[in-house]
Amino acid sequence: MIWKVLRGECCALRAMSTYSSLLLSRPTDCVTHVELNRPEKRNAMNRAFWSEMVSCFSEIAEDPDCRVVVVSGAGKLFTAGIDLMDMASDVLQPEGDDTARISWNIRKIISKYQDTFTVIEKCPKPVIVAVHGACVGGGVDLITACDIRLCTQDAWFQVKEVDIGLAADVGTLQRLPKVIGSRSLVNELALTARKMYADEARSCGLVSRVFVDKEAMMAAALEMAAEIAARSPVAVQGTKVNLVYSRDHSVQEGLDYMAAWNMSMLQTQDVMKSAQASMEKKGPQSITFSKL
Ligand SMILES: CCC/C=C/C=C/C(=O)SCCNC(=O)CCNC(=O)[C@H](O)C(C)(C)COP(=O)(O)OP(=O)(O)OC[C@H]1O[C@@H](n2cnc3c(N)ncnc32)[C@H](O)[C@@H]1OP(=O)(O)O
Repeated sequence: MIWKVLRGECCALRAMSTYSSLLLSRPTDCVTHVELNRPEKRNAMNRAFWSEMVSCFSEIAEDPDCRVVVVSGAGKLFTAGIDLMDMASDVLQPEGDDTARISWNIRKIISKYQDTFTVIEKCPKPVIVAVHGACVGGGVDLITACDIRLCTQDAWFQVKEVDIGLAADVGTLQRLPKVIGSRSLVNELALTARKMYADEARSCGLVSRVFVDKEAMMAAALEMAAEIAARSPVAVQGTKVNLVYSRDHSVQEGLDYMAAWNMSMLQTQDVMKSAQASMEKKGPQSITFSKL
């Protein structure tokens, strides 16, 4: 444990890992901030990024001091997508001495890249993503794996992959249709690679709130994270896991999974603590929940 003074408060912090493409911090108690941190390259997703995201979110999933995650981008914009300079060294030069072996290795690379964003969805802690400026290509794959999306008025989103000669293969085509109600709009965005600006992103449901600038957005993201972090981690993490499960299953399958989940989780002391606080008209902030 190390001690650090943040925003005038003294919080106990576990030492956080160091990454070259990401910057981790703990802005408030139980909230981890993950910042895409190659601003001079517009946070383009280089080889380090693709593997560091997996290590970072695996670490967060296991960290009992983290209950909520906020993801944002450093510098001028959120992300320019895959690092086009770095891509050739990995994606475009697979090993293998015949078609089958080359194909096999490409498949492994694509699966590995898919894991980079699937870890966000598999992490039981809710992930709030805050987008400013551009969110291009891999950026859309990333944000569709997050739980809550916010953006600034100057934000724009682009499913850019067709422009660089490929079908998006790390999540956008699978998750975006589940985020946006209109299949026609998803198809239009993915097939034309046109930019979608903040107001349209709000009206189609890609983001839930739009802010005047990055400062206002980050303040709101951290406030929202603190609201969630104050609540029972058993309830919050169970909610995320079941929302993700239900998205991909029938209503009955979701209900069955929920019943199996809560047959153990309902036995938590958090229910009694929360119910008592509610009866006494106290907010969740007044309750001390055990770490999970
Ligand atoms: C199995 C693979 C799965 C993954 C697939 C993912 C696919 C995708 O992500 S497709 C999308 C690829 N991205 C792009 O096509 C965007 C390219 N960049 C831009 O259009 C602009 O940079 C942008 C509009 C985002 C920002 O413009 P701005 O004027 O603010 O900055 P620039 O002067 O253009 O760039 C500043 C430096 O950043 C470098 N850079 C920007 N984007 C990338 C990138 N995608 N890859 C690598 N490097 C990037 C740019 O070269 C500049 O560097 P320097 O010249 O050294 O200053």
